[in-house]
Amino acid sequence: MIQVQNVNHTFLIGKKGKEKKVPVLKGLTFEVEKGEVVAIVGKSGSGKSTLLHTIAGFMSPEQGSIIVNGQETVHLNETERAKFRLNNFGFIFQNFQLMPRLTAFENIELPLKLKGIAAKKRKTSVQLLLKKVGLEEVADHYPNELSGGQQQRVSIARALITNPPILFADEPTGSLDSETEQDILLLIQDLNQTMGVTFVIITHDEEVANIAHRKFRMHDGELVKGDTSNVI
Ligand SMILES: Nc1ncnc2c1ncn2[C@@H]1O[C@H](COP(=O)(O)OP(=O)(O)OP(=O)(O)O)[C@@H](O)[C@H]1O
Repeated sequence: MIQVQNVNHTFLIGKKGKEKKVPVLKGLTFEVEKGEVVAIVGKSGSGKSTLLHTIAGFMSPEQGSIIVNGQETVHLNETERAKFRLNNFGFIFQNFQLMPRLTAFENIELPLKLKGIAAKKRKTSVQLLLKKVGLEEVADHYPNELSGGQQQRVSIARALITNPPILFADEPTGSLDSETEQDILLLIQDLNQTMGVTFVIITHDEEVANIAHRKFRMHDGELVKGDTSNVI
């Protein structure tokens, strides 16, 4: 489903004329299968976010190939990449990134509105997903009227409402207490098993990584060999 082949990226850091080259991704090669939960783990600064940004098409790597669903993505232009993202990827972030002036229902509905889906169809889809993530009771609440765990459920539902085959989660439980973290991890596993969504989770939290079928450990821009383990 995702094939990353020999991906390299170097950032130029510092003042113009005195820039320093900092290699951040060094010859990364790995695959993610359809229906897998994969965790990319590693210390702060190891290159996890940069890797996610390249796979998700927010930036192009200097070298290498990234094939998603059979489509080479690194040479797409900005507009093509945005369209590709819309059709293939959903995103969950540590700080939820919900629209504060929209209710839970409206936050989840928004991507469908942007896609021009009719109101009746939107309502049916949102209600189904609200039920799936256990938020029916709080559909009319605004984000500041929801707990952290509920907010993350809204953001997961919003990410899934357009049925993307791949969901990227960047430290999805980073703002949550450990009990709520467990709830969200169970939800991710359930969505993977019942809806077949492929998850790529970026985390430095081993508890989170332990729900993955395979872990890829990054160190200093490289994948540590021999450290992909089948947990489930
Ligand atoms: N836009 C950028 N310009 C220059 N350097 C960058 C840029 N983005 C990241 N870096 C550098 O690349 C390296 C890897 O950063 P990255 O954010 O990918 O690591 P990370 O593993 O995700 O860290 P964290 O867990 O703290 O988010 C760091 O040294 C960082 O300073």
